Amino acid sequence: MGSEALVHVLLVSFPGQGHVNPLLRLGKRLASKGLLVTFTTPESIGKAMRKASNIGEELSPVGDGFIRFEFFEDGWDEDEIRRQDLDQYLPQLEKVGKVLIPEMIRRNGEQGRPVSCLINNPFIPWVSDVADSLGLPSAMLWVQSCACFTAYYHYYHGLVPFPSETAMEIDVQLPCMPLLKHDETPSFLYPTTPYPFLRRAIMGQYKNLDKPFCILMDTFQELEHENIEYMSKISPIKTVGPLFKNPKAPNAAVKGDFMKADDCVGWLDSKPASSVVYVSFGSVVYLKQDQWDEIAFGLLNSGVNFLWVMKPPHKDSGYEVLRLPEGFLEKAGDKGKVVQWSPQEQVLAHPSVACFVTHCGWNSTMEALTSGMPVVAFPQWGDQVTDAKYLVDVFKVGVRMCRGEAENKLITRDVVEQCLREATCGPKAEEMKQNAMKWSAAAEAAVAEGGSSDRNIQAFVDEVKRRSLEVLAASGKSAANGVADLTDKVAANGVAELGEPKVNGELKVVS
Ligand SMILES: O=c1c(-c2ccc(O)cc2)coc2cc(O[C@@H]3O[C@H](CO)[C@@H](O)[C@H](O)[C@H]3O)cc(O)c12
Ligand SMILES: O=c1ccn([C@@H]2O[C@H](COP(=O)(O)OP(=O)(O)O)[C@@H](O)[C@H]2O)c(=O)[nH]1
Repeated sequence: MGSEALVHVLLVSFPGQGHVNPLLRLGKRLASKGLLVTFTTPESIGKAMRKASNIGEELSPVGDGFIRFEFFEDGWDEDEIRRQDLDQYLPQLEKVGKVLIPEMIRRNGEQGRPVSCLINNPFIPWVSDVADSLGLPSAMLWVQSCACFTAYYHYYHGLVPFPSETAMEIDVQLPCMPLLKHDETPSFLYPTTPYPFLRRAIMGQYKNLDKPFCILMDTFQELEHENIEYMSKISPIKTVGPLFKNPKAPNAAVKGDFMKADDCVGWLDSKPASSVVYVSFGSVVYLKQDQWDEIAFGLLNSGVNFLWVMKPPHKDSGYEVLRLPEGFLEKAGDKGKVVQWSPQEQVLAHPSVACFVTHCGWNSTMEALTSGMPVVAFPQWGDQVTDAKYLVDVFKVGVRMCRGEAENKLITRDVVEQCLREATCGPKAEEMKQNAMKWSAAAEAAVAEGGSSDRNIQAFVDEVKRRSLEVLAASGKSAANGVADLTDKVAANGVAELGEPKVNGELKVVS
């Protein structure tokens, strides 16, 4: 079947690694079920993605469908430092996106690929407004846990008290959740958070929550059972995780890394089974130099093999460039490897890796659980502190190394060493490994044909197909005319055109 005949969905992503990864994985899953998927995010990130990965102008086959990329200019110069300030960058993205996304949709229609549905991730909730204005359905991919979704929901609607200026240290009881200590609630909600712009970004999504017809989640039924059941009664949520597994197209090469991963697998191959500690704090967390030094000495003193990701900070981020202690690499010798970026999925799946020291970002959390990998939890902020609580106390696959940035406490080398020992040898380590293997099996079953996440994604694909017929029927015309009709609606809704549309080159199928 040619790609023209397929139902076409447009995925619009916020330009962060922890957002692109799950949305792109969703795209591959939808494509594997027979949809044509176009993935878009700002060109500043498109450039990085093209450089780091093998994505280009081509249409890539994935399972029964295809995925392709188109990027849009955010309207700022390449080296504009305001991109680092979300309070400025998010309104800019909204301003240009509300013009360029409808143009992209129109252009695709003209090229024989009318778009039937838009899907976004949080921080760019205006995508649903664009869909509404064009008479198209939209869905949202929530990229954190269902527990955090519940917490933000109750905060937004003022349903339970959260820590406030007058009562900073209160515990929070949310339905179907363990009691959260004040510092286990998503930290963007603390009155003292240094990232109030991230609270505003998330609240912006909640303000628009009634627009998407479906809220997809990168979690699975068996993992957050009660929570999912509770929130399903309130919101149209569908669990489709773990998204990084795609049994129908396990080898789809399309990846969205912003940085080329260093080769780690050869080094891991040379190490004995379950002997390596993998240390990574994701794409946005940066630690301070004194904390970095303590981790370095903790790793050395514990005598474990380690693979440590030390990503360079963005040049405009204002973060100091971290250094390793004098003579560190020499002392570590062949026991240690330090890289700038790792192929994390492969690392977590490698038999030499014993445990994962993680900042507990939700993607890392899902990847660890699905890979059967015990963790040492080193959360800093946002949902990470809640994820850490779940990893340690609910999923029982983790040892806690710290409580979060708000505690402002230096975790000493002795604590690091002790946690590493606990997670790599002895009865606690064994118990955690067994639990992790149990979650891994449950995750595999959820995405296998007929599993809970597979059924949900199939139902979603069927719904998108059904709605695509409705969109066409509403326009009462053929697909191409339907798109012309949509263009009229854009004009009627007062969305201005920004210059000449950039026409993509001919698409060719590669296999
Ligand atoms: O990329 C960003 C930016 C950003 C700033 C400037 C700019 O020009 C572009 C982007 C800001 O906050 C973030 C926050 C994030 O939290 C992470 O978000 C994940 C998904 O919500 C969670 O799972 C993780 O736990 C959490 O650490 C992840 C990110 O990727 C970002
Ligand atoms: O060296 C690294 C570090 C991270 N990641 C990936 O980057 C994403 C980070 O997302 P997460 O939610 O864990 O954290 P964030 O970066 O958003 O804080 C995950 O998919 C990781 O697999 C990676 O591929 N290599």
